[in-house]
Order: sequence, then C-alpha cells, then structure tokens
Amino acid sequence: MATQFTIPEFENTSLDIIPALASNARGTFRTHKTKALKWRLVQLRKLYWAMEDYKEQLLAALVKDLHKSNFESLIAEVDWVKNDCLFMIANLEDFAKDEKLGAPAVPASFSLMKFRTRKEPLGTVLIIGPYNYPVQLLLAPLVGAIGAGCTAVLKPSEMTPACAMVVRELIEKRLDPNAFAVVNGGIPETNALMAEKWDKIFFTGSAQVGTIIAKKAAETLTPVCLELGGKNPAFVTKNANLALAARRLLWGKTQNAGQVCMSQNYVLIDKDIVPTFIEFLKESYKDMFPNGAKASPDLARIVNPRHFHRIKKMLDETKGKIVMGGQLDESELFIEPTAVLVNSVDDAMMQEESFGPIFAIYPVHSLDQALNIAASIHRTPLSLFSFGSKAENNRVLNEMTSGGATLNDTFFHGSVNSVPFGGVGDSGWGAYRGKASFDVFTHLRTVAETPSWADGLIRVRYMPYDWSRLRQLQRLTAKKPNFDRNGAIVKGFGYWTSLLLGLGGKGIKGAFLRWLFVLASGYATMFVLEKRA
Ligand SMILES: NC(=O)C1=CN([C@@H]2O[C@H](COP(=O)(O)OP(=O)(O)OC[C@H]3O[C@@H](n4cnc5c(N)ncnc54)[C@H](O)[C@@H]3O)[C@@H](O)[C@H]2O)C=CC1
Ligand SMILES: CC1=C(/C=C/C(C)=C/C=C/C(C)=C/C=C/C=C(C)/C=C/C=C(C)/C=C/C=C(\C)C(=O)O)C(C)(C)CCC1
Repeated sequence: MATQFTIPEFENTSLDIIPALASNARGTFRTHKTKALKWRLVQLRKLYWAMEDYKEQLLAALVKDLHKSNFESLIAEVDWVKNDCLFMIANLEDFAKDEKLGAPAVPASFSLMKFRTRKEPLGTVLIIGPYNYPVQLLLAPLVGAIGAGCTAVLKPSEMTPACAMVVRELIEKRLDPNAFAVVNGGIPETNALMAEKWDKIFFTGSAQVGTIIAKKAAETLTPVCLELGGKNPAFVTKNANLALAARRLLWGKTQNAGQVCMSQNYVLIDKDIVPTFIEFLKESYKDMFPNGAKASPDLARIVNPRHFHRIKKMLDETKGKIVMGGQLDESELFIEPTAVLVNSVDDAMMQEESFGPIFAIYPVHSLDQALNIAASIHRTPLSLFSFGSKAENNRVLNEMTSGGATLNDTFFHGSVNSVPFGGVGDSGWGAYRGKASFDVFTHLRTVAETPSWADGLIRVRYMPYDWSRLRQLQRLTAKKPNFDRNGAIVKGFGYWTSLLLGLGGKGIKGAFLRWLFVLASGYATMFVLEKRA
C-alpha cells in the first residue's frame, strides 16, 4: 500500500511512442488471452485494489485539479469505480455467456441449428476522458472494456493534469502493461491516437470535440460511443413541492460546482410561483453554506481560467437579474452558485451550456409554453427534470425526450453506477454503466450450427430449385397475419378460439390460472351440491 507519495509533474506522452503503444495493445488482443474470463477477472480485481491503494493520491490530485472535496471524490470518483469493478466481477460470467436463441426469434423449424449469441470483445479500444470527473469518466468505461475482454488505451483530460498522472501510474503499475496504456497530452497526442486504427472509440466530452472525433472515426468506419453535453431543462409547476424542488435544484449546481453535464441549465417555472421559489432557493443556500459558499470546504472550483471566463461571460452578457449568488473570484477560480432570473429565451443564460454553478430561471404561463421553449433550445438534451403532479411529470416525459430523466429531483437517474447512462441525438450516441458497459464494448455475434444429418431436411435450398418442395415447406411453415390491409385485427376462427380457450385473456399463464379457477370453482360447487343432496 502506498502511504507516502508525490504527484508527478504533468508530462505529455512522446508522440513517437504512441503508435507503438497502440500496436502493443492490438498485438495483445490478437494473442486471445484477454478473452479468458479468468484474465479479465484478475484485471478487474487488480483495478479494484489499485483504486483502494491509490485512493490518497487520487483524492489529493482531485483537490489539486478541481479543489474537489474528499467527500465528493470518494462517492463519485474512487468508490464509484471500485463499485463498478465489484459489479462487473459479480456479473461477468452471466454477461459473457452465450445466449441461446430460441422462439420467437428462431422459428421451430430452425430449432435444430442451435442458434446462439456469442459475446465477443470488439478488440482494442480508445477511451478519451473529460476533466470534470477525471477519474470516474475515464475508468468506468475501462471497467466495461476489461469486462468485455478488450485491450485499451486511455487518454485522460490534460486539463486535470494531477489526476492524469496518478491514473497513468496506477494503470501502468497495476494492470497488464501489454493490454492497457495511458497517453497523456492534449490535441497533438489525441490526433496521434486518432491516426491509429481502433475497434471502438469511447469519447466523453463536448459536442464540439465529439464531432471532430466522430468525423475522423468515420474515415475508417470506426464505431464510436459519444457521451456529450446538453442544455438540460428543469420544469417546475404549481403542483411541485417548491421547497424541495429548490433544494434539489440547488444541489445539482453545487456538486462539483455544477461542472456536471447532466445538471440543469435552466428552470422553466410557472410565473406565479417564481418569488416563492427564489425565497426557497435562498433558504437552501443558507442551509448548505451557512458561512457563504466561498468559505465552504465542500464546494469545488472551476477547473481553469478558460472555463472561469467562459462562465463569467455568460453572467456578463445576461440581461437577466441575479437573484441568488453572483460572487466571483478569479484568483481562486471561485464562482458562487448563482441563479439568474431571465426574461428572454435568447438570453446567453438560456442558450449557452452552463457546465458550472450558474443557471437561469425563466417564468412561463403554462406547461405547453415550457415544453415549446425547451424543445426550441435543445430538442435532445442529456437530461431533464420535472417537478409537478404525476400527470404533469408524465406529460413532460411523453412530450420531450432526453438521454435520461429524473422526476422530482436532479440527476438521480445518473447517480447510480449500475444503470444505463447515455445521451440521445446530439447529446450522445450509445450508453454505458452496469451491463451496458459490457455491451458497449461487445459484439453480439450470432452463431448457427447445422447438424450434418439434417441435410436432407433442408435440401429445398439447393439448386436446381424444386417448386413442389418449396410449396410443401410453405404449407408446413408459412404464417398467416391476423390483420387486414387497413391494419385492423381480423377476428376470425383463430381469434375466437384463442379467446374462448384463454377465457377472455391473452397470455398462456393467465389462461392457465383462469382455467384453474374455473375448474376449482366447478369442483367446489359440485362438492357443496353433493353434500346437500
Ligand atoms: N455525457 C457525459 O457523460 C459528459 C459530457 N461532458 C461534456 O464535456 C464537456 C466538458 O468537458 P471537456 O473536458 O471540456 O471536454 P472537451 O471536449 O474539451 O475534451 C474532452 C477530451 O477531448 C480532448 N480534446 C479536446 N480538444 C480536442 C481536439 N480538438 N481534438 C481531439 N481531442 C480533443 C481533450 O484532451 C479531452 O481529453 C461539456 O460540454 C460537458 O457537457 C462532460 C462530462 C460528462
Ligand atoms: C443507505 C440507506 C438508505 C438509502 C439512502 C440513500 C438512497 C442515499 C442516497 C444518497 C445520495 C443520492 C447521495 C448522492 C450521491 C451523489 C453522487 C453519487 C454523485 C454522482 C455524480 C456523478 C455520477 C457525476 C457524473 C457526471 C457525469 C456523467 C456528467 O458530467 O455528466 C435508506 C433506504 C434511506 C435507509 C436504509 C439505509
């Protein structure tokens, strides 16, 4: 166990060795050793213990890079990845085993061919991470890649240099160096990596860079999983528990100082409840930061001056009114959790991705108006949050899509490490976490196996074609639709028979239970009548 440590100065990986690192990982995949479940499990166990043994370095690096509190670093970075390892280890055998393909996918007439789905590792993958959760968002995909049996090269964000260096050491020292490598650097290093051939690229970051990655990957038809940002709306109606909505929405902007791509960008709220909502926000602020946000040991800082100025610019440009927070200190890269009451959809606070502790409040007349505004700002955001009645929340879910959604809270859907997480449309392609992390690096390969003795049965396929055999086969296997050309169900003989036999229901299990009930009632009646007689 490492107790004494120093975090090395950030060092770019030499451009010259990048092709060799990629080729080494590719070569190792070709040895097939990563396909053995035993090997994968050992790597996952090693990663688990590396996270534990490097915990102090990781926590210190997260303080250095983001001023992230140990509390948040443990829950959302170190323990998160450890839990990912444990989940994958516990379920790997189940995820990786062949799946038998039977009815209804495989018709009974083909059941001899032993159809199955084999789970194959895609190969050698590239994982590119962002700065906001520099440990979790780089290593959680790696857990999926290891589980799937892939080899991988990782590219941490250069904007969190201390984390990048600790992660590099942790991977290089603890995992199989022939299978996994870390490349540190920025655009030149990423470009050098993109010049290599990968079997999948897993990218988390901005839509702008995601587009560059997807374009480059398209040149070699390399599949990509993109985890991107979004302008996420929150809807608050008169039927919401307003105090709770305010507290939970504020929480969404205090975690990692709002540098969370799934937190709300703006709140669309019924105009009549805006003053009360603002009062509740201020109350929650006081509860969370009794001595002010700047004095809080819990609040992270903005990652660097560039992002500080990006967020500041939104506050400089807004025509709205700051109703909570508003304090900034560049020397500390501090931005106070800030709410801005705006009166135009075109306001910078509505149109730019916040990715920081600031958000807009926009009063609306109705849920109709709110839904129209949200769709006009970003039709496919990464998340949405709805605080209203059950019917209103259902309406929001039904009428507006998003990568994930939480009702009556902020990003709870993204706070559990084993449920699928991903965007939709331009907020992301593909999902990971839990089983989805295994699937995203896995090829589902359908395999059939035709017994030699069955050749006579399937001879109809051979030339010269024999129409009489085909007609015979059709008589035996052809299925008839139970609908007409207008799309209506045809209530023919089959329909009435199955309705009768199923005692008015559809499923076999239900029909069985209903028949059991009928027979038992009949038997009980006969028993009573016999007793009376
Ligand atoms: N959907 C999700 O899970 C998440 C999405 N995000 C999104 O990521 C963004 C913030 O993260 P950043 O680290 O600033 O993202 P970014 O897109 O600037 O950087 C991500 C990665 O791409 C690399 N990169 C940057 N410019 C590049 C270029 N021109 N060519 C090739 N590679 C390049 C960086 O070195 C880094 O490793 C926000 O838009 C946020 O919404 C962030 C975290 C999670
Ligand atoms: C334990 C018992 C109970 C249950 C207690 C519960 C459910 C506690 C819940 C606590 C929560 C929700 C803590 C919050 C944790 C925050 C986390 C994990 C934040 C994660 C951040 C992430 C994943 C950020 C990712 C960023 C991304 C992807 C991005 O930028 O987009 C009972 C049931 C109450 C009683 C028994 C005991």
